[in-house]
Amino acid sequence: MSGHSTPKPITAHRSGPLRGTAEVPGDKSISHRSLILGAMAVGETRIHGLLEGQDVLDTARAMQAFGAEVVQHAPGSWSVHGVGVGGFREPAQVIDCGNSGTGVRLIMGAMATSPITVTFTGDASLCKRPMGRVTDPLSLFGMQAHGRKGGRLPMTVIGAADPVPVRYAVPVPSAQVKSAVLLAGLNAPGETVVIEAEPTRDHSERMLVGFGADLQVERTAQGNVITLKGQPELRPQEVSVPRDPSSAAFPTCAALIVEGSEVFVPGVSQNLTRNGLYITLVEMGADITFENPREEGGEPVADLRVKASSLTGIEVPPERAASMIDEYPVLAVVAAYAEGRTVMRGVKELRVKESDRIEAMARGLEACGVRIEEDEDTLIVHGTGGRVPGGATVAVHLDHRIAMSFLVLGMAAQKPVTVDDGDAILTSFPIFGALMTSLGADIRAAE
Ligand SMILES: O=C(O)C1=C[C@@H](OP(=O)(O)O)[C@@H](O)[C@H](O)C1
Ligand SMILES: C=C(OP(=O)(O)O)C(=O)O
Repeated sequence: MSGHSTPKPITAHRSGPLRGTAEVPGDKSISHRSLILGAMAVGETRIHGLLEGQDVLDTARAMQAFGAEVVQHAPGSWSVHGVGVGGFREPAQVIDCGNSGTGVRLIMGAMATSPITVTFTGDASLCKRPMGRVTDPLSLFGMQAHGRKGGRLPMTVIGAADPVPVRYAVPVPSAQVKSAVLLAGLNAPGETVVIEAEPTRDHSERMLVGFGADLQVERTAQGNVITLKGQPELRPQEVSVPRDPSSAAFPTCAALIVEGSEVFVPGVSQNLTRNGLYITLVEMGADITFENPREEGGEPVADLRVKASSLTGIEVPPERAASMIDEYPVLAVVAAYAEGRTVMRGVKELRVKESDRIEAMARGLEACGVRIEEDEDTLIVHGTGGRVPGGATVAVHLDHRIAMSFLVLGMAAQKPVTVDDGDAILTSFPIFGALMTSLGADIRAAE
């Protein structure tokens, strides 16, 4: 839901060794998709381990407004009684996607080829983010969008009454754009084709196949060519949502920088479209062992044993960016504790997330006594070799990952670090505070 009441500042104090097991909640990307695909299937989808963060709860409420029956049976255990592809009813109210880019962009795709009119809005962060990247390809299906200047929310979308299939090369590496086009293609006759030059997270493709869609992925010199046959009847599924590797990044990185720590992080995705951070950390010298590799909820996972480590800065290969796009803020924190420079290039997408994450990390790190360099597409962090001064209050800009990153930084800094809005964390990782405290982190409401 849009906006939250008075911001609650939280302070992280220098913490003792972190010890124990970090069971992080369900994957946010897969949680959104299981609700949306569940709503587009015929019959009852069961979801286990759904992330109950505000972003996903907003998508659940939206699916209900489109006519699906969405019920929580127990914590994490949900059912969605779907209305079938093309069966969405016109919501009577504005659809408020809160803070969630994934929510609004995927739902726009899902309704774009149904003859209904929908007005979307979100919080102050989401209303600044570009929607043209989805409305451009969706208009090729026959959809119309009328938003604020620059293609911003609030925006009214008129779904195509007579959709045509589309062939679209995604111009930015974005799983949200790819997914919006695929979801729209579900209710268009014939074949919709999406071409992505750089591979991005592939949960939509995997899950569409799981729900019974006819979808093929061909790997070519131009990139992945994804072909979807329109107007299938989607079969309801039993979905087990694996844990979120983007959430697992926080206890993992905290354990690496807090002296004497040893933390066990079970069930971390090893999906090649999501595991870039973990590869990068190992390259920096992180002591992480990957135990018990297996499949969970259709995703390759492993249990991570993470020990505090002396780290060295590296150049992160730009082609790895998509597989760790949400992890750059916390990587920048780890880099601040490493020896030498960590260079992150090819990261301009960070400027259009919940905040401008290059700007937010740069200003926050400087305030905490860390030297950085930045340009439009780059962030360079000069490591301190383990001694980060801290002692600042950092602006979160309604961005959960900025909030969690600076709390992790504060756990090992010389002086406490405060983030000005702890509630931002509720969008993706509502148990962050309780979980980190259980491992021994000293984080509390600011005085
Ligand atoms: O498809 C998804 O579930 C997501 C895609 C990514 O966004 P982009 O598509 O904008 O890169 C990512 O940052 C976001 O947290 C989740
Ligand atoms: C970018 C993110 O999410 P979204 O785009 O869904 O708001 C994120 O969770 O880091």
